Amino acid sequence: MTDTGTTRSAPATRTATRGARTVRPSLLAFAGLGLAVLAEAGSIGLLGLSGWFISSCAIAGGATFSAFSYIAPSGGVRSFALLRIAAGYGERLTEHSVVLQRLGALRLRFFTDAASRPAGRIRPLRDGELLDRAMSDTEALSRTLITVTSPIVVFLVTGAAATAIAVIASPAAGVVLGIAWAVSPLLARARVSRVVADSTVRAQITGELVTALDAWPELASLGAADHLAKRATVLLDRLESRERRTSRYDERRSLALTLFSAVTLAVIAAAGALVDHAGAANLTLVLLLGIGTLALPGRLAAALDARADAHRAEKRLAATMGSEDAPLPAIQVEVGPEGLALTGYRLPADSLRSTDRTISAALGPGETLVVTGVSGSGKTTFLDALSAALPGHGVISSRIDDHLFTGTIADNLRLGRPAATDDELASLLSELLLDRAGITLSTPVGVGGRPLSGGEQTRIRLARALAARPGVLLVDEPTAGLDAETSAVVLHTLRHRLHVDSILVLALHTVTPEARIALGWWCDVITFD
Ligand SMILES: Nc1ncnc2c1ncn2[C@@H]1O[C@H](COP(=O)(O)OP(=O)(O)OP(=O)(O)O)[C@@H](O)[C@H]1O
Repeated sequence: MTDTGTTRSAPATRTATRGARTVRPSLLAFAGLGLAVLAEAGSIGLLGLSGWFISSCAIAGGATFSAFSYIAPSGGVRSFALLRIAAGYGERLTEHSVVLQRLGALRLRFFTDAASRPAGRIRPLRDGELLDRAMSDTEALSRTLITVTSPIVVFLVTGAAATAIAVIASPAAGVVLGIAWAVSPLLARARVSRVVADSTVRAQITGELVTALDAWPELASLGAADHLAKRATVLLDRLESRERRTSRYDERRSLALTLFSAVTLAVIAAAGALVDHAGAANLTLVLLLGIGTLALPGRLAAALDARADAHRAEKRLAATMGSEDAPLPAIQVEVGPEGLALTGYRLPADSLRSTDRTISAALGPGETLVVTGVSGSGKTTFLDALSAALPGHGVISSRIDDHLFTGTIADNLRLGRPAATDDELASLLSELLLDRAGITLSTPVGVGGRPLSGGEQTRIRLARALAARPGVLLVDEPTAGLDAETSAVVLHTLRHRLHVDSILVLALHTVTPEARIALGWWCDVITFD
């Protein structure tokens, strides 16, 4: 083998061998592209010319629709050609518009359902992978009219009509066709459950492979790359054997359907000739109807596969939509002119607490509450419970969440308050020391907040919450990942940019003296552990 490239280390990536000669991959690629363009040009030419021919014949022959006869069938051919073109076009228009509407409705329902839940309690909205899956499931479900219902209805109606015509033309042959048509779904159905089971396992293996790829850099840094590579190889082997099985199922199914059709057509011919003594014209008609009808089970099988997929998508979507976290602990909230009274919040006995504790707090206008404690002591859950309970009391509260969107910093901040002025937003950036990092209102934000650092993203989310001027602001670990100086400035800004009557509730791992100074010494502190 000749290495025609410049780097000797990876010739296989640059050359491909065909027989004794070595062909440059770039040349092969060019040849492939050229052939693809020619093939497409051929199909377009064929489609354009034949479509034009058939349509013009069909339109020109419109006047002879009624002149159909077996002897001079051109009127019928034209009618069917015109019917096929017009109905096919109309079918695509109507079915696709139904699918689009259904997709819109399903996605709207999904997001409306999510919006009606307590903030942050629907998992798919916090988990990109689940959201992606939910979106593709809604798409699969919205398409069932095209992938499932339409082929099934076509199978039933055209199969029944063709059988009826066949019975009129040649009763015994027609009955044979009818029986074959009626039992054909069994052949189509037989493989559905196996294929579905197969595709479920395939999805699991693919998921594991994706996880292995995600974990690669981390495990490589731990020296476990070889182990992971072995595991990935096993998974790839399993995937390959599944793929082979699936294609074997497909081959067997088409073979079974072809044999079934061939045998049925032979029996139809025999029944027509021997029992009905049908003439050549009728026998030909019944056989042609048989060929058309017996092509339907293949489409039915694809529809049944699609139906099984749609059922799984529906179940998964229901599970995704219902996949809330465990119910939140109860908390009694009373809101009045004298502020917020929180009572009855129970911290259960566990490894951190030898007995139950019930937390209560009274927060006057403008006061700050800090909940603190070791990891796992329940700070985040307390904020979640409070955040879920507050809206029921007409309190405008803001719970800092993880989401930044593509656009500019200003776009993200104005999600908090669309009417906020540039000056107001710019001063928030500078008070949170974001201007020092060169961040301005026009700085672009990429997907998931990239390329901003974690600390910058947190401060932008804080700025957005402050811009919204909430009556109660709930913040979980606002200083995580920030240096001591920035932490103090952030806490000070949080307290002092909030309205003087607004209540601030924070969860902090540790309450340092600097944090107390920044928040005001009089803030309430509850330790959870
Ligand atoms: N009041 C509660 N009742 C029942 N379970 C609770 C309660 N509070 C916390 N938990 C449970 O304890 C676990 C830890 O809680 P949580 O995540 O709120 O702790 P945390 O202090 O915020 O931890 P970290 O600082 O590591 O984020 C969770 O599984 C949570 O469901």
